[in-house]
Amino acid sequence: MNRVEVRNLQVSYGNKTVLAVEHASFERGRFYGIVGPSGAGKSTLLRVINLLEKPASGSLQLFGDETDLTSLSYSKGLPLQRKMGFVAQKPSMFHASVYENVSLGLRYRKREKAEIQMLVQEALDLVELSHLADQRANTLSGGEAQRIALARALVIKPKLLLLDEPTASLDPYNISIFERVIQTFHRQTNTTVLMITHNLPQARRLAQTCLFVNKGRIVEWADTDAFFNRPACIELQDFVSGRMIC
Ligand SMILES: Nc1ncnc2c1ncn2[C@@H]1O[C@H](COP(=O)(O)OP(=O)(O)OP(=O)(O)O)[C@@H](O)[C@H]1O
Repeated sequence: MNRVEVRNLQVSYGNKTVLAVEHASFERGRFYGIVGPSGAGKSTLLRVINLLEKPASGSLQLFGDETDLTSLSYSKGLPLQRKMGFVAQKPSMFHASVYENVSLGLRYRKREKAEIQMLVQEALDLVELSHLADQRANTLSGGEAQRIALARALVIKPKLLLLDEPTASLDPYNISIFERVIQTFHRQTNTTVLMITHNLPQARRLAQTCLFVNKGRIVEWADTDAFFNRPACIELQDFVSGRMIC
């Protein structure tokens, strides 16, 4: 019950299997970094966990009962999806104010107006953008929009936070704010975080455990220090040393 687990996960396009994970288990409250070459299957793994994509086979346990992902209906998936926050590489904003964008998940959950106001204010303070509450979201800079996307994911207090290269297109200033916010949030809550990143120093800074995904498989999994300083498999040695370039 105290973990997120996937079993017998397989995703294929045509006759190409892009993800095959026999078993992966993520502890409550732990911060995981997911790294690997381009096209390895990292985003596919997060999309399947976030129920954005149906695998050919596989089950998910999300701090509770195990669910068969192949037969999951919309109504059974909704309560699971509501335990998760997701931030993608590029923020997609609704044509509305920043406040309305951040409050959307809370309104779906039918929270009281006063509670919504309090939680949105808290989330905007966390990303240091409360002064933009009334601004139209489509007028934000890229860095601001990504911090608002983070506020929108955190405001619902997710049990599982999924981050897919969230700082890939940010400048150093916004990267440092983004990292500080997720670190603070992670420290203050018992949230499990899965973060894909191509920025290896970032994985070292933030993650407690790292996973190396290559050719659709999780090929190595270790505490961050051992992962980078004592990688066991040759592919990971090549990857962390920069010898693996694709
Ligand atoms: N809808 C799709 N149809 C066909 N192939 C797909 C589809 N989605 C993903 N793929 C393929 O699946 C493989 C894994 O993609 P995925 O996006 O998970 O990789 P990734 O490790 O996240 O890569 P990157 O680091 O470049 O984002 C890639 O070869 C990709 O081309």
